[in-house]
Amino acid sequence: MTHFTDDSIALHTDLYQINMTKAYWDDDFHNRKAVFEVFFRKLPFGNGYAVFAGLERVIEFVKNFHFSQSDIEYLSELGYEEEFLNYLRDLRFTGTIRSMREGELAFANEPLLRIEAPLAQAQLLETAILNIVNYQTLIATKANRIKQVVHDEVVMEFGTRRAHELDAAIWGTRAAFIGGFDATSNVRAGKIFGMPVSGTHAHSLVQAYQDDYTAFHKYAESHTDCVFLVDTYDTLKSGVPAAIKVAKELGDKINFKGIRLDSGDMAYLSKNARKMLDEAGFTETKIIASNDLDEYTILNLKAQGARIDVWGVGTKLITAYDQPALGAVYKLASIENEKGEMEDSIKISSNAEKVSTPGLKKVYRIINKVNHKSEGDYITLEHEDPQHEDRLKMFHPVHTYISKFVTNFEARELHVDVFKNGELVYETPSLQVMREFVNENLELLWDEYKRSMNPEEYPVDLSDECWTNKMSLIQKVKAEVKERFHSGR
Ligand SMILES: Nc1ncnc2c1ncn2[C@@H]1O[C@H](COP(=O)(O)OP(=O)(O)OP(=O)(O)O)[C@@H](O)[C@H]1O
Ligand SMILES: O=P(O)(O)OC[C@H]1O[C@H](OP(=O)(O)OP(=O)(O)O)[C@H](O)[C@@H]1O
Ligand SMILES: O=C(O)c1cccnc1
Repeated sequence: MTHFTDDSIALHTDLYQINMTKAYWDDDFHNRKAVFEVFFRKLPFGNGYAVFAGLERVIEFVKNFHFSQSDIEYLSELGYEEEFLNYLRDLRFTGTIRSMREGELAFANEPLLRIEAPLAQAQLLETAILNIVNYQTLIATKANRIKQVVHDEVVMEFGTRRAHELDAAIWGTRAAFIGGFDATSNVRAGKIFGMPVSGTHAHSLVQAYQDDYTAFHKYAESHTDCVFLVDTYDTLKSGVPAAIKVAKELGDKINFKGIRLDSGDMAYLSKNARKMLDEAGFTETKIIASNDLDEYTILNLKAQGARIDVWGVGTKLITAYDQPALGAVYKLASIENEKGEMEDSIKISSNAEKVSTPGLKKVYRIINKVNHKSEGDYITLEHEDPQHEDRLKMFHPVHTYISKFVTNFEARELHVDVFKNGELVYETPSLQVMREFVNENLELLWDEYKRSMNPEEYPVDLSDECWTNKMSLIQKVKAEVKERFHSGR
């Protein structure tokens, strides 16, 4: 068996993308202009919004998109002919991408990214773009749900050991930081992304020294800012007293930052540990909790009056435990016909909510200038400009009788230019800016859309023109299918 070095990631795609590309190329169809959009149909975790993430890695992927020599050799082994491989060898992205910025709040059925490119190029990017955006957006959203419960307390990402392999740990913790987490235990993520790293110690330290006191003392001799894990043998009878003893003996030298609880009844244990720490004079020492936490357990612990100051969350965040996938899709919205004109394209479904919206589109957030709250998102065709209208009719795209008129608004476009004719024109902001952007965006939302349970459905509406275009295309396609059926074609 030949082993190829992994010197490009262009083959990080499904085989069918290459097979479709081959068919387009054989037919000289591959350079037809095409527009694809990325969107999801259902918000994850029953949340009222998603936090968009992943653009930085999409940019890296698209910028470096090419088939290396070993990729070409491998494809040759799979049986693709030389002339087609020569075409792939020279292929680079020459198209245009517009996208939401990372940290933008996204809703169902609105374009997160828009890819305009020669058909074959756009097709070959689908799998990787979905792979990146689905995962990072999912984790950023889960992280934000947890952050909403934690509020101003610190929440640390502990998930690497339980993540689905190396990449998921790294890009997941980055997404968690965008969603509102404060630090990660993953040192490589700290190095790559400049994220704050932070950590305590494991049970193995205490097991290795065989008792709490010796372990904490040894640790404290070589560290300041100590956090001691107190639950290895008995939290209240051994762990907490040993931590207090070491802190008293070594005083300011160790800066006794906290204790960590990792098992047992964390409401009961945290209240009692707090009392013991306070009585010993360590009123500033924090209590950190970890062990299968998520937004539900944290909320419940808070309701029980648990005295926890810092939360460590791993497995349930990094694996998106309660909903392991976001279902964003990549759909063709428009394609060039043989006359060189763009023709809108639609994917029909018997479920009205699943019918795609055709055409080259833009998406705006309609912000009420009086109360500075969002009235909803508004999808238009490319040439429309709602900013210059005095009054907008916003209506539900399926239940059209649900409608309202909006005046005195700002229409904020949600997409920015990322690539223009193959050229990268977007500068990725820092992760800190992305985190702040999430909070600025949340300010625009009424609380009804933000609650973690049964939130109200945020409006994502189509402009009149966009809706009419969709309806007429549905009629046209249906008529054509009927005609073809009757004529036996
Ligand atoms: N007071 C509490 N109220 C609700 N949930 C709690 C409370 N205390 C702990 N939990 C959660 O209950 C679960 C208990 O986990 P588990 O059954 O593994 O017990 P454990 O005490 O952690 O034992 P182990 O030593 O095996 O980890 C964890 O998810 C933890 O976060
Ligand atoms: O529970 P999570 O949300 O996934 O958080 C990460 C977990 O990883 C560690 O446990 P582990 O048993 O792997 O090692 P340790 O307790 O010995 O450090 C840590 O103590 C947490 O319990
Ligand atoms: O630093 C910690 O306490 C930590 C790190 C990873 C996993 N669990 C805990």
